[in-house]
Amino acid sequence: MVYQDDNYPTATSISQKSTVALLIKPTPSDSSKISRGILDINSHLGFLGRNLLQGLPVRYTSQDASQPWLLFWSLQSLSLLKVELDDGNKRRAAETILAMQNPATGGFGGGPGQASHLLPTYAAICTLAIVSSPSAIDRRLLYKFFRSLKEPDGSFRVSSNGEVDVRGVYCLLAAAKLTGIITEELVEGTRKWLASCQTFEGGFASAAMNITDEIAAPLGEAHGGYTFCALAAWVLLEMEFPSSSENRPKLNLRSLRRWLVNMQGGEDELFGFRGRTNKLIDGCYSWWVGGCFELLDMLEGIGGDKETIWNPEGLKEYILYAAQHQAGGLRDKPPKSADMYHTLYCLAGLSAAQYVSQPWSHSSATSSDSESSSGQSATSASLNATNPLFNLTRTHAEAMVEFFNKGEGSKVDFR
Ligand SMILES: CC(C)=CCC/C(C)=C/CC/C(C)=C/COP(=O)(O)OP(=O)(O)O
Ligand SMILES: [Zn+2]
Repeated sequence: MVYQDDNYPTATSISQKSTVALLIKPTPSDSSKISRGILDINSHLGFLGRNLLQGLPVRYTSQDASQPWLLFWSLQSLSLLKVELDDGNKRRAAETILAMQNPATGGFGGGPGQASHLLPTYAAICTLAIVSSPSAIDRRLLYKFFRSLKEPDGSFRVSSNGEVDVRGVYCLLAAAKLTGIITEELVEGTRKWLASCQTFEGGFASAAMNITDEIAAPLGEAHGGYTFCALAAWVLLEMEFPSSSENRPKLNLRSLRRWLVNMQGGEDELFGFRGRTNKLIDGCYSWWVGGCFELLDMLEGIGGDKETIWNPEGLKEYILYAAQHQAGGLRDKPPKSADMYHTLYCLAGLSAAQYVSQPWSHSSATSSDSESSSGQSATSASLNATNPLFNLTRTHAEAMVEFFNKGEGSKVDFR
């Protein structure tokens, strides 16, 4: 299952001994689920419940500016585990999030009264998709916020006077698509800017800098987090506004594919993903890098017999043996503790690995979104499938897109 391209040397073979070698090896007397490589659903539900659900609205002092993220990480983790909130908790979550849309500037802040910012805006919109409460979003104001952040080169600042990077561009495009306010005017020039963030390695850097009016170059090092954002943003644009022009900007898909597969695996035969060349495997890249392969499939057209160029079975092993924490939740690597961020992105990567042979647009895969049962534990080790563009389950993503593009919600004039 090794991807080979004879025209390129291997970029990532200079390896260092990974601390993942500290992985607790299963012993015959240890019969815990984790030592047998089984997803310990109940202990993860316990972790999510202990960490968040008993404490809504969120008041984590050190993460005061990440309140929409804490809700998104935990509620999307539950969705992947096939658990849905009851109606009362859905309402509480929706009210908590809606109080974070800034009435003056239009975006969502990291908490009520905090400055509008693209990253919590994405997390807030996704959370509202999960709790099925799209209608109270002020889309006219949201569009105004997005417009106010646009730069002449097609990029966007993350907040008023904030930095420019591909995370912000992805968050804006995902939120605009989900709420039905993505327009050609809004994204003019964005494709070109994204293409100029691809580095010589094949992955994407955080941003690009203008050298002349015509030439831009990547700013910094290729990284899995930025690569996911740039690629998902690119696919969103390609799907929304397919362009046929000969001189449209292009990505180097061959070097991207090569870089992605080279992010998998370590010297110690563990097949998690790292985020950049010569760095350590970390559970969260299970999604940031592992989630990119389905995006590539979307871009290249899904052929029924497409060869899988990465190792989903190896990724499953890494997540189940190394990233699951005995006390519940998932993590970067042993001996670290679990947190909400790693819990979601490990579960999302596990979902991507489970559905690798069922690309998202195949009709057969839609039936894999199982019925959720309010407040009850999921009983199967197979997770819900997650939409590669948004990291929402297919049902949640489709319901919101449908609401704003075809249903009642589409009637608002947001311009
Ligand atoms: C939508 C959204 C907000 C996406 C976030 C994407 C993401 C994970 C970006 C990471 C950026 C980065 C340079 C991390 C390096 O951390 P490090 O040096 O601690 O880790 P490393 O050694 O693994 O590179
Ligand atoms: Zn991580």
